[in-house]
Amino acid sequence: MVNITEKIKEIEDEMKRTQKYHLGLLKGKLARLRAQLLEPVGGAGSGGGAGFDVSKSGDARVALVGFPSVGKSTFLSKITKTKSEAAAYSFTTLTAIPGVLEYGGAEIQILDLPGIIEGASEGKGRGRQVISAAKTSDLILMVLDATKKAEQRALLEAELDAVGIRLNKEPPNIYLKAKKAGGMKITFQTPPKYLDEKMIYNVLRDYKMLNCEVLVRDEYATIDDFIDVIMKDHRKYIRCLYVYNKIDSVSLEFLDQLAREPYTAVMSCELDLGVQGVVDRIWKELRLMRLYTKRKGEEPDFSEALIVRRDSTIEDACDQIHRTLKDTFKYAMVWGASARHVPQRVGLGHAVADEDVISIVAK
Ligand SMILES: Nc1nc2c(ncn2[C@@H]2O[C@H](COP(=O)(O)OP(=O)(O)OP(=O)(O)O)[C@@H](O)[C@H]2O)c(=O)[nH]1
Ligand SMILES: [K+]
Ligand SMILES: [Mg+2]
Repeated sequence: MVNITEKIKEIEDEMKRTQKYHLGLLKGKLARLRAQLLEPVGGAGSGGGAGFDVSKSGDARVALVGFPSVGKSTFLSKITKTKSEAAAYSFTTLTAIPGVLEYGGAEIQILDLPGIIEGASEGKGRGRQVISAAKTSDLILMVLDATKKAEQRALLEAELDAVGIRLNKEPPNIYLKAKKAGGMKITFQTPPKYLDEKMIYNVLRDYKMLNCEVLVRDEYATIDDFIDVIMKDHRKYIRCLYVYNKIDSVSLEFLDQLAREPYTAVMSCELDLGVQGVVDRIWKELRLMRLYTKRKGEEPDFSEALIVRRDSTIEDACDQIHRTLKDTFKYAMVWGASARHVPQRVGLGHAVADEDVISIVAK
């Protein structure tokens, strides 16, 4: 383990004094070593890649990631029925503590995690375990202390980036296919701004991918994007909401500035300011919808929601209820934001909206 860490350090040092083509190559090597570092290794004290032993439950999982004492546990205790110990000293939380956030009939698992520090991705503290847990989540809630320096955010992002977590990013629009023969075929759909054939060629050769087809569809793609495509089995694209806590202790001007940053929310758990707003944002960022079902002649059941992904249709809702339901489907009645008039009679292709009430009529 030490060896890989040393190799990573060597490459990072070399990168600081290197030119474009060679830089791409070094980045490729670095990505490979970092993936090795995360491979589970047997034996005591190795750290490995395993997370905490908490099974997933509910409709989605949100991981609270942040430096020590930013207020992660305080937040969990506020929004769920679970009490997670909070205190003024670092590393109060030593393991993963799950809680359930009930949100209009949806159940969201919130995972309170130990604080992480710089070097977490290389195994400092419980960093590796925390990051593994974060990797299993549908949304990372990065909890930040509004009274601390702005660098805290970039430091945490770098730790997550080093283990292949990409925040608020789509997978690069680059096609790569390994072939048995025929050499390398590299094509650009539009003239690239940050890439050229030689850079890609160098990295592919280093990965011993001598026969393959590459099509770069995005003119802004970088060599980092290309490496992400090669390493796609080790990459995870996760949405992230940055939440600045302790706003009770900063100036209004600064607060205003923080609140304007993208993917950002602000709160004070202590004064109970903005907490509900953060909960609403969590729901929004998860990109899910709640549908309530109604039987003919009865009131809809709002205590339990059917959870579907954003952009779902009546067909997706049927599949969620029962896999053979659509075979007997005749039509559906819809009340809510997606209905042109209430109720509207619709077919399987109708796009539903959050909080719609639906009634399925079978043949
Ligand atoms: N001023 C202020 N203090 C807060 C706020 N929220 C939490 N705290 C305090 O911050 C300290 C740390 O809170 P915790 O909830 O233990 O923080 P944590 O992020 O879970 O910490 P670790 O588990 O050690 O990583 C406690 O003393 C809290 O009372 C807030 O909104 N404002
Ligand atoms: K603490
Ligand atoms: Mg804690």
